[in-house]
Amino acid sequence: MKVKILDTTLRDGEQTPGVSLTPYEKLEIAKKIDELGVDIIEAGSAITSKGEREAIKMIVKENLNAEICSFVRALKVDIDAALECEVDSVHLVVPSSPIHIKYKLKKSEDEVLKTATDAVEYAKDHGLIVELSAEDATRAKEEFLIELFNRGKEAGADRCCICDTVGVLTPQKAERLFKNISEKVDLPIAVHCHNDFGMATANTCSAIFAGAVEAHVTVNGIGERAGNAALEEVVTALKFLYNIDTNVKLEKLYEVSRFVAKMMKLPVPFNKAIVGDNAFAHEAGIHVDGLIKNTETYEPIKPEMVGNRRRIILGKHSGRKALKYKLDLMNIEVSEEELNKIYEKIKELGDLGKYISDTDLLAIVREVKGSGIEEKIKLDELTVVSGNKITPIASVRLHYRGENRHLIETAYGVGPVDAAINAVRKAISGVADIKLEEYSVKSIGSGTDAIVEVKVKLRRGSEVVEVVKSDADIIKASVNAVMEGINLLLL
Ligand SMILES: CC(=O)SCCNC(=O)CCNC(=O)[C@H](O)C(C)(C)COP(=O)(O)OP(=O)(O)OC[C@H]1O[C@@H](n2cnc3c(N)ncnc32)[C@H](O)[C@@H]1OP(=O)(O)O
Ligand SMILES: CC(=O)C(=O)O
Repeated sequence: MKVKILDTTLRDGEQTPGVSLTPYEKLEIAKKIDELGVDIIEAGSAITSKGEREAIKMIVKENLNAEICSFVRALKVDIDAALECEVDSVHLVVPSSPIHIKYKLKKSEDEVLKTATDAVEYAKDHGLIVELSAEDATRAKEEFLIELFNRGKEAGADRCCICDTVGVLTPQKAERLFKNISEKVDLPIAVHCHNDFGMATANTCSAIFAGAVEAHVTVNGIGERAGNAALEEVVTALKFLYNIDTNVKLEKLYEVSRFVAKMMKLPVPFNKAIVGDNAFAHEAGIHVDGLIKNTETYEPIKPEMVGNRRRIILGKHSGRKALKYKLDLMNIEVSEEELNKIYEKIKELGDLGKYISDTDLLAIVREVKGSGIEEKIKLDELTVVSGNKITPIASVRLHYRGENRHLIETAYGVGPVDAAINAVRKAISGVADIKLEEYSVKSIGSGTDAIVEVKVKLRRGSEVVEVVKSDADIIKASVNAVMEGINLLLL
């Protein structure tokens, strides 16, 4: 049997402090998450605001494959708001620990049980699927949870959920708790874990192993405080470590991760499991040598399985085999002597604490080989006009040395950098199909005259290059980075 995935990126994920989405953004994310193959999308909490209801209504109207769910408190007003949005189901949350019952709700346990069953009955009477969720269940009394779920079942609840609201579960406690509850409650059980101690994925997997049949997750593990169990981690750990399947299309994980990161303006950490850019990146010479011989030596799964890719990074820890491999990928031929010289330079730069980008490597190769490799396209002229009464516009003149002709183009953009890069992309469009996949900028130092570091990722077919360029002028740094990347891809 496949484990169900409830994706709560649009509810608990959007509760990430500082994040809020427009209805249109929520709809776009819901469509992407649906394509991924999740079973249930918790699209939001209908009571939250007018915009939230508009978003949930738009998502419902899209007729996605997934069941569309709204978070509700055990309150008629919340359920009515969910009904107004015409969702399929409600995630009906009831505080269950003594601390929540006494201090937050200021009620007795009996009052909470009555409120919960009344709410379940009300939702069922109005045709909703009901997932009855115990908030802070991992600090609740087990007898209370069993009573809550069994009364909920009598009132018509379709499934129940144990929430580790403040992330205090351990895999051992999860195994015992979920086994115990599933023996005493005749409802499908879901698990909802938070990551306060970095245990959310492990706890979710343990709960599933012990009988839970549905996992609540968010893309990139975003959510309240330290976040929720990460979708990409849970589904891949279940598949590759527990041999348990879900309906999630694993090869789409990286793409969806980046889409959500962009929409939520929450960058994915480099070392994020599965979808981080370093998840399949290797610098250490011994590792790269092993990988060249057999990728299983240092990769538990192939990066393509999750839509990610392998990156070989050169630096202080590189070996000669890594260098040769990287040069082969870049179609650069070198003699044994040249290889050794390039290798020594890389070690020197590494000792100075420098990261060796693809363009740094190219510069070293040029230096070692003399004029052996030259730029195919050179920037001759760049003009950018921007202001408060003009749509930013840029013009470029490039010298295509390969055919000794000039490429001249103009383009608009949302800002001067966008306009300049659009003009370069337009100018080279007749030469090669090169896509700008990522662009990021960071300031080194403070002040309006600070140096900015621009990082771009460009793709031509299956070839990808990353270039980092710095300058005090953000437009120059951006265009130089794109030009260097284009030249690398035209080698
Ligand atoms: C663990 C979680 O992630 S829980 C989900 C958290 N999500 C959200 O909070 C969604 C966004 N929230 C909001 O927009 C607002 O808080 C609203 C619209 C839900 C409520 O706003 P307000 O009416 O101003 O209430 P406020 O947020 O100040 O207080 C929450 C109230 O809900 C009560 N409450 C909290 N959880 C529940 C519950 N599951 N069932 C019933 N009542 C609850 C609290 O006791 C408090 O009631 P009180 O005013 O009688 O003390
Ligand atoms: C319901 C929920 O989001 C929690 O208890 O963490």
